[in-house]
Amino acid sequence: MSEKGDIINLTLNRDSNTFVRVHPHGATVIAWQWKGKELLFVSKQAVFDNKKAIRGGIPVVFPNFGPWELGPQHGFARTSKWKVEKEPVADKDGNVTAVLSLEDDDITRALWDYRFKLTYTLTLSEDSFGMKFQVENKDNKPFDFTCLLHTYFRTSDVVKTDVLGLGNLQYIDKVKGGQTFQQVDDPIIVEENVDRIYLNTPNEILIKDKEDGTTVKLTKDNFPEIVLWNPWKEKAAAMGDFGDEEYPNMICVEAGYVHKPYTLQPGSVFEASQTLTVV
Ligand SMILES: O=P(O)(O)OC[C@H]1O[C@H](O)[C@H](O)[C@@H](O)[C@@H]1O
Repeated sequence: MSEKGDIINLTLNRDSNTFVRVHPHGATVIAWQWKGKELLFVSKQAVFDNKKAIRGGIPVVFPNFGPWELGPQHGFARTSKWKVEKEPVADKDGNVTAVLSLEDDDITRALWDYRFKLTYTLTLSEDSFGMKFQVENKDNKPFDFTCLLHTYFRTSDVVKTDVLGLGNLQYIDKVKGGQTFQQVDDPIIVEENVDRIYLNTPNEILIKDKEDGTTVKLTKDNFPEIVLWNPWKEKAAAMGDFGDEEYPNMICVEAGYVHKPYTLQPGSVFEASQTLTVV
């Protein structure tokens, strides 16, 4: 257990070298250490004040990806205090599972007037880390939402990192005013400010750090899009909670349901998942 802000983090311990740490502020995963190696990026300038979204790890985006007319960018889930529904428990093979949840309250209803429950199930295995994200409509009317797991992967050097699996796909380029392009190169190597939404993506993407030889496979289900983001030098410098020189050490590969809103009927549950595996 460790403390950042006034909230105690939750730790899923497979052993002393392989663990996941979760901050209840936003249910933000702030560390995934695999055999002593940290695989996620958290900025040295990240703010842990239980108000601001944590810059790095895996923030949960809900009920809106991007600028939102009803509330903060990327919604309120990443800045709400989640409940620990089930403390970490190991099964007979040593795989550890914990469950966090978030339900509507006065603050969320003031922005977005629906009754809902989010359930976030995290499972750490020897070489993989799985996240199951569920949205339950507890209201008597349907609601629309978008959602995404905003994963910040740590890289030795982003220009020596391959992202494989997005070739031949269409993407919306947010840096170029939202125009749609066709991806040609596969692997993609990010060498500038990139902010793209890849459409109809396959359920397996590889992030290959060629400098240190680590490859992480992202597998997903019911998250049709992948957002690829690196702020690069100028945008990094403009962010108060991101170190000026840190942008080569991260790449965001974000699995989401963001291109079109999902409409969830009363009493229904939406479910999507991603698993990160060291291969
Ligand atoms: O600064 P934040 O609100 O955390 O957003 C960080 C980034 O998230 C996503 O990757 C979006 O596509 C970007 O447009 C945005 O800049």
